[in-house]
Amino acid sequence: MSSGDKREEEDNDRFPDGALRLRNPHISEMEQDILYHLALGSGSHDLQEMFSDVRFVCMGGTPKRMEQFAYYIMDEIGYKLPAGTTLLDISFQSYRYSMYKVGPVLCFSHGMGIPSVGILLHEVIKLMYHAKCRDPIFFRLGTCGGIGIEGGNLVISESAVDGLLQPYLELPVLGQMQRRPAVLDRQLAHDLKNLRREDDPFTVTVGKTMCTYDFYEGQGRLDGAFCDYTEEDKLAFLRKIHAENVVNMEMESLCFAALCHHAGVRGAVVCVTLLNRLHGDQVSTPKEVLNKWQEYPQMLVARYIKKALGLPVAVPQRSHPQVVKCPRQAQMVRQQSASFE
Ligand SMILES: O=P(O)(O)O[C@@H]1C[C@H](O)[C@@H](CO)O1
Ligand SMILES: O=c1cc[nH]c(=O)[nH]1
Repeated sequence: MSSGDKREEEDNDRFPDGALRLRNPHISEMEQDILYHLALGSGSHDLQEMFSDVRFVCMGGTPKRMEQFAYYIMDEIGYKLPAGTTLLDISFQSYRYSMYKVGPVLCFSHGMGIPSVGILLHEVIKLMYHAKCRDPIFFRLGTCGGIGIEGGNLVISESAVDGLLQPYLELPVLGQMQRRPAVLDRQLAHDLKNLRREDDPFTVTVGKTMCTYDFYEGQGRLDGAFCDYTEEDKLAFLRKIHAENVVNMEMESLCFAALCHHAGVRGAVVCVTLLNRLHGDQVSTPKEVLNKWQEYPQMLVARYIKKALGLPVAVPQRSHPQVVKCPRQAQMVRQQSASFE
């Protein structure tokens, strides 16, 4: 599809003010829509009042990473929590995903793998629709295995493929295989790449991402509980996909790309490599170093958000206060939304 066709399709996916149209006629006919895994609902919460100012949706595997990102982006955009309040996990009652709102930025953990990120994306896309958010941009801030790239460097996905190099998400629906193209926004990928600075401790590569259904055999590792192939078989496969411009492997990009594209949402996947898979399988780098590396995708995405908000892009500062889970969800979100200048 040409970029012109894509733009036309996106225009049909939005109302003139940029709010998302939903490609599901049933939702508007329902009395209320329960976003079960977020512990939110269109009947129980005023989603427009709580979330209509959201412009950026950032997600990654673990609750801790996304909590840290929430505090980091708070510092970066100069967002102030009201006196006496703390950042809350808005979805704490779901015990599934975590969710933090920092002014125009919504942060989620998505767990591991396509089923987990897929359920989250359905509910977040519906949340954007109910809240009438305008032109939201989605980011996945992840970790991955590099192919020919050493640990501690960034990969921005230009597109995603499955373990057979197929560029679409397959899902059996009503007994038929449904295919959705895993397309990512190339302009967004290149804008992000251009935010790398000379003094950054990481390189940034734009390339294809292989998204697998498993971390061990699915990614050709020799160190799972089972393995029926040799090291030579593994290396031959990794070299073959590298020759096809696959530069990393992870477990969510295919679904993220397919659902963002189908919803008409601009999306980017920025992952830090934890190792170079051409050199091994085990993630043996010390935890403190891995934690530092996980901040790299956040640095790039924070720069993008700051630039989009018209803020000067300065050297990032970090602080990690304690998160307190608070039951007064809607009231706190309202207060937090109101305090962003
Ligand atoms: O965002 P994360 O770090 O969870 O992404 C990758 C893919 C899998 O979810 C997980 C495997 O360790 O890491
Ligand atoms: O090798 C890796 C590292 C992180 N995440 C993956 O899916 N694979």
